This record gives sequence, C-alpha cells and structure tokens, in this order.
Amino acid sequence: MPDAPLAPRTPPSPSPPPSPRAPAAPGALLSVRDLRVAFGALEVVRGLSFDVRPREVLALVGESGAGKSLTARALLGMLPRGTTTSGSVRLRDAPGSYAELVGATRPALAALRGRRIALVPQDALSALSPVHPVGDQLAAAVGSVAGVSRSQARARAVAALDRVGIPDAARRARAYPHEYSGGMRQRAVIAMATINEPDVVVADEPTTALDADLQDQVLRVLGEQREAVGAALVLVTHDLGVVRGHTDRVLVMYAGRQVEQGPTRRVLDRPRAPYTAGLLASLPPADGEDGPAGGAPRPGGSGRRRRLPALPGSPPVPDALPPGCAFAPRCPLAEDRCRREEPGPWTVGDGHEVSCHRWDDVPYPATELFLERPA
Ligand SMILES: Nc1ncnc2c1ncn2[C@@H]1O[C@H](COP(=O)(O)OP(=O)(O)OP(=O)(O)O)[C@@H](O)[C@H]1O
Repeated sequence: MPDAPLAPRTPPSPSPPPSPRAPAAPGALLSVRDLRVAFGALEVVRGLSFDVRPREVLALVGESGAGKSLTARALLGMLPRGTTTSGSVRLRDAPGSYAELVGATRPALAALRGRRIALVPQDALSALSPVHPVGDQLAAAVGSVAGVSRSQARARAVAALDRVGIPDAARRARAYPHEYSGGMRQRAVIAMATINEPDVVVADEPTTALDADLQDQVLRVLGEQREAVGAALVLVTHDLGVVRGHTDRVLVMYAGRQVEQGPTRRVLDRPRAPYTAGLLASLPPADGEDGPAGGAPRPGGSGRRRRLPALPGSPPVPDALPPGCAFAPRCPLAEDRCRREEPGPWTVGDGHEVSCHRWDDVPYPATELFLERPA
C-alpha cells in the first residue's frame, strides 16, 4: 500500500470547545458556533461550528436525515414551527462587526434575508408563485429595497434572468413559472435569491431534481453569481461528486453532528473519518477506474476487489441514537471506546477537523475500509 501523500502524522490538537461566544475566524462573512436545532427535547442538529469566507463555497454533505436542510434553514432563521435553535449564527455587517441571527427578532431577520443572506430552496416550484409572471416576482424582490423605482426593478429583473442564462430574458420575464422548464425555473430562483447581491447564498440541494447537464449548468450559474457579487456559498448536497467539483471546503454531517470538516481536496483525498470514506466508496467509479470514484486512485489496478453498492446499513433516527459515536454500528473500525464516548472534534491538519476516535487508523486509500475481498 502506498504511503499517504500528505503531511506526516501529527498528534491531534483539541479543537476549541464549542462555545457560542467563540470568535469568528478572521475575515469570515458567516460564523456559526455550537449551532443546535431541536424539536422539543429531540436535538437533530448537534453543535455545528464553521466559518465561511468571501467567495468561498462550503458544502454541507451527508446522507438523508443528517440535518443538512435544518442547518441551512437555521442560517436564515427559517425553521419550521416547534423548533428551538441555540448557539450562534453571526453575519458580518461591517468589518469586524457581526449581526447575531439566533434569537433575532422577525423584523431584524426579514431585513437581512434576501439582502445579506439568501436561500435557494430545493424545490424551485414552491419558491415561485404560480399566479405572477416570473419577472414581476423578481422585480418585487428588488422593489422591497428602498430607493429603487419600478422601472429600475423591472430592468434589474430582466438583467438577472439574462445573467443566469434564461434565453430572451425580456420576453421570458413576462411568462409564468409553469411556462418555464425545470432547469429554467431553478435558474430563475437563483436569479431571485441573488438579485439583491447578498453576501451569503445558502443553496439547499439546488440540483437534486435535475439531470446531469442541468446540474452542471445550475452549479455553474451559482458559481458565476458568487464571483460576480463576491458572495460566499453554502451548498447543501448529498453528492460527493458535486462537492469535489464545485466547493472549497466541506463539512461532513452524520446524525446532526460534524464528522469531518476541512479543505475539500484534503478531506476527499485523505479522509480521516470512516464515514467520509464510506460515502466516497459508494460513489460510482469515474471513467477508466475500477475502484470507487472520488478519493485517491486504487493501488494495483484491476478487479481484485469489488465496490460495495452503497454504504451498508442506514443512519439512526434522532430519537434512537446509539451511545458514543452515532456511526459506530456501521463502522468497520469501531471498538469499545467508540460505543461509549462521543469523539472529538480534533484538529488533524491545516483547517482539517475530525470527530473519530480511530482517525489515525483510517487507511490510505480510505475507501479500502469498505471494499470486499472475493472469497
Ligand atoms: N418537522 C419535523 N419534525 C420532526 N422531525 C423533523 C422535522 N423535519 C426534519 N426532522 C428530522 O430532523 C432530522 C434532520 O432533517 P433534515 O431535513 O435537516 O435532514 P437532511 O440531511 O437535510 O436530509 P435530506 O437529505 O433527506 O433532505 C431528520 O431526522 C428528520 O427526520
């Protein structure tokens, strides 16, 4: 087995304790500390901390039920009734000064949404009203900003549709959502979310319902919008292929907790959490490979082992979490300690954190953990 290509092993240093008062990273646009979301007594997001800098794309990734959508919505104070949020979500409003969103009043949140932080929801149809032309809806979003005339708002709506690649934007602005294709609707929703040039765009699985070509288009449009206005992007996805191609940093979630976080290439090329390795192992092989896609190339080439069709087992439900590490029942490296104590997070490299007792025993390539040897 080849040696790991990255830094030599270093003893882990403990990450800062998850305090809502821990300072933001220098230059961060968005700073999240010890974020928790609960339905009654049931915590479904359990102490997330991360920072997002200008022009950075951070992916929140994990299987269904990991808590990605609730985290995304908590960033905008848009959670369903019956939830409680604690911790801190701070949005930079001037150099060195932040607005706290957790516990902010409705008017304070309404003043920030769309202008400073905006959501691209998963379901584009539900984000657009069926009874108004698309251009009117975009113009209304602009018009809600003081000092913009109706004709200016309309012109900006058409320009925004044009920027996201809607053909013949002036004419299409007069059409209704049902007259748009699925991909065009998703692009119109991105245009609406970014029309007031927010600092942070949160996109919740914006490509899930789209075919591969449209996925690429939509991700490209989001990237262009980010470049154009200098925004940061928080991208919710369950697709590590999307993470590899389109993001700078990744936060891997499992059962509401952070499993691993760090620069995308570092985490995907040298994952230190078996769960991340399992997600990588269940990706389809890239062209010309017989091993799992994503992650490092498989040593030795052809066909000695086969890829598992998916990560075996399924995530726990929030009201039946096992003690210790929630992934232990599915983890090939689990030992007694894992079933007793919740791990980490520990810092294991530059900006790379992992919550796994066995992080130093994860092999290279890590996907080996999930490959079967033929009998
Ligand atoms: N309204 C609700 N009432 C009770 N539990 C909920 C509610 N909404 C979500 N949950 C639970 O919270 C957990 C996290 O849900 P969330 O939708 O954030 O997961 P996710 O990672 O976004 O999943 P997906 O990829 O399927 O969208 C899940 O276990 C889910 O069942």
